[in-house]
Amino acid sequence: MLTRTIIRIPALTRGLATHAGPNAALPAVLHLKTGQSFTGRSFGAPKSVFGETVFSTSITSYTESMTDPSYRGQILVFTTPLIGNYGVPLNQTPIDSQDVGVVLESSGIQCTAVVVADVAEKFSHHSAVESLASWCRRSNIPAITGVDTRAITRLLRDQGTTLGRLAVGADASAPAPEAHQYWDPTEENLVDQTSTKAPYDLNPTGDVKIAVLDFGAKANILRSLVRRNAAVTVLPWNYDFNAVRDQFDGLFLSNGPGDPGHCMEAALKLRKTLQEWNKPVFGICMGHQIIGMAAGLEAYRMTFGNRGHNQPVLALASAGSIKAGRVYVTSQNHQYALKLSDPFPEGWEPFFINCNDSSVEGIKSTPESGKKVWGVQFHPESAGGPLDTIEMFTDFVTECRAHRLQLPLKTTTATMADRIEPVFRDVAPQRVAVAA
Ligand SMILES: NC(=O)CC[C@H](N)C(=O)O
Repeated sequence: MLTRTIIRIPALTRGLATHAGPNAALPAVLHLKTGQSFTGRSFGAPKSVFGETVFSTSITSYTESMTDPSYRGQILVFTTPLIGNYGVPLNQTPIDSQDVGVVLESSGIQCTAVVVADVAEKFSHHSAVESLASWCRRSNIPAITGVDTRAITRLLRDQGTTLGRLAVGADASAPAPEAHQYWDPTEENLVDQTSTKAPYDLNPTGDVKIAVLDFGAKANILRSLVRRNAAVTVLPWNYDFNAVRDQFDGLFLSNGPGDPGHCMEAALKLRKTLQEWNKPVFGICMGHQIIGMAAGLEAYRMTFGNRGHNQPVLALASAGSIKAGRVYVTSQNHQYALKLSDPFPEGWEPFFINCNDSSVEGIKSTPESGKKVWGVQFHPESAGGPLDTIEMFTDFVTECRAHRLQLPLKTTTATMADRIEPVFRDVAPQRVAVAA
């Protein structure tokens, strides 16, 4: 006689209220200003918010993206379906002169809300101390799961970055807001809200002095400078650098949130710096846009921007570790870009171009200009993402050092072993004691 064997498969934990904590049952709806609504479940704070809805194609590093100050004011949609599976680390490092005090990109979540297809409620990682849901709730950030992020992404690609509202709990059953009720974060000067209010120093015993204009700097930018033994002074975004520039060997302009048009004041001050000061200057993302504006280029708003860790850029010129003709895979998070002008402003040349959409990915001073100024739209410090261009930090610090010591700069003859070690240092996890 045949017996029937019943195999009991443990219930899938996806989406079960028992694993997601007290908020799991709350309904949530993502409304877009263009009229579409997506219904799912809340897994974050029980509150509703407005924001600019953007998507990122990054597969990992949700913790770094969410703490990147450039996402301020934005409802961040992850295209990767399963988010949260390695949890969230303790965001604190032992304070020493070579570190900046945090593991992630700033001290807390910067985006306004997160949207995922399927939140992982069980997490596993040696450094994780809590789940994504618990982190969002503790940080008062609303979050939605169980929505079709493919459909949302297609809409955002077609119609462009769109204002949105994440309605949670009782608000989820209210009608969608009227068009005029949506909050547009780009109308505000988000840089002013994010930047340090007062100057501060990192690694003061470093052998080369670099000023950082802070438009909303990611921690890994500061780490990448101090780990190359720079003494870093972080200045507010609108600080009068020209008044103190003689104290520094180089100037760095950071990334930052929102519309670069709000930073025209910084661009005008930088124009004077570039006219009167010959020391190295390096800018990333917002910093690059401000260098471009100071050079006379125009910044424009892209349709949906570039956010992800797989953006290929072609180098059009060689400088330091960068070789013309090579394609580098880069980490990006931006909505604005510099307009390609023909001719380029005198003394400037294109440095990189995006292989997907041909947007300007970098500019540099020409060899004839006698200056050492570079701006890149992508993130060489890449937290997270590929480290193809991380050596641009070594190039910059080396230029600053050579300038200070007035040494002729030698061409890099680094071996592969020389190149691997500093890269590894940048990605090595910080070990911190976690209370049991
Ligand atoms: N990461 C950044 O610095 C972004 C710059 C600017 N806020 C943009 O969206 O283009």
